[in-house]
Amino acid sequence: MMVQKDRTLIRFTRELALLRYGDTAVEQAVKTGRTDPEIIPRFIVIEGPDGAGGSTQARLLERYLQSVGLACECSTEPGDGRIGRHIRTLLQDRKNSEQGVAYAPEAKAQFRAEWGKLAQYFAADRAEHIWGMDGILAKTQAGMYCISERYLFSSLVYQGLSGLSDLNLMDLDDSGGSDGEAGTSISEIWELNRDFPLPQHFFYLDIAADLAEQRIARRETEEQTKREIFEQEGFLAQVRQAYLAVLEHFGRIAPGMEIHHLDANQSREVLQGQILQRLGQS
Ligand SMILES: Nc1ncnc2c1ncn2[C@@H]1O[C@H](COP(=O)(O)OP(=O)(O)O)[C@@H](O)[C@H]1O
Ligand SMILES: Cc1cn([C@H]2C[C@H](O)[C@@H](COP(=O)(O)OP(=O)(O)O)O2)c(=O)[nH]c1=O
Repeated sequence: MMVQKDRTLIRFTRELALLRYGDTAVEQAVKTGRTDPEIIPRFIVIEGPDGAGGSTQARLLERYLQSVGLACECSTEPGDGRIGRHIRTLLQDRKNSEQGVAYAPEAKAQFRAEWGKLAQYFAADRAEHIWGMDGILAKTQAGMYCISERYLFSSLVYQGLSGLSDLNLMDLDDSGGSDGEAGTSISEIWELNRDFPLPQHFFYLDIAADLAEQRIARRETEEQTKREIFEQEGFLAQVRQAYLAVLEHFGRIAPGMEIHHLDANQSREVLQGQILQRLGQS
């Protein structure tokens, strides 16, 4: 299992390094005179491994910006439209919460069947989120601040990483037979996501997998939340490594996007203070 996990991470990092974004940047520069991908002003994205505190900070930031009189709205990916709700069902559908990620057999079968399509689903949900009637583009153009919990960086990380065997679907009987199947390749995921504009600010909340696991476990009992499929300590350790590669990549290709790499192992208040400071709000 460990060898398989290492290989997945190596494949991920290599594929990311091989992305031929440079060629496209040249094409874009010829067409538009710009080398930087499109940036949406006032669009703020918060991400990190599950349990880092992204939802908490997004809500605190929304409340703060509203309290100082700025129009601001928070949204999530996956969203609450039809596709987003379907994705949630795939990630969440569990039999019971006491035994780790224990899927009901029908849910597991459905997850396996739709596994290869997750990256497309997320991209379709994202298109609605950005370009939909009441989407991020319309709102930011009207002067609003928009905070999104997760964006395309999550697709590169989570779908780029996850072969089925990286995930513990291990209440296994298991006749499914597709363990070891790789997820969509990074270059395919990139193709699906390359036309999306980038946020002005990308906050990455960094957290070690064991701490993230502790927070997820606490949330599960205290807030009665359901644990989702990716919320497993072993997988989250890979997620963190993959995020670091993704941050490095975007730091190179998208100088117009402000990337803020913050330590999530601090109190909610301290972290919020750092976010406000980076936004010039303190
Ligand atoms: N800075 C923090 N320190 C300790 N616990 C936190 C912190 N931020 C969030 N939490 C708690 O950790 C759990 C996960 O936080 P949440 O915001 O849901 O994370 P995410 O959206 O990144 O998965 C929640 O129970 C939340 O109350
Ligand atoms: C946006 C996005 C999320 N995800 C995953 C990450 C999360 O495990 C899950 C749901 O996100 P989220 O609700 O943000 O989880 P949490 O609040 O616990 O951090 O969806 C992807 O796999 N790909 C994507 O493109």
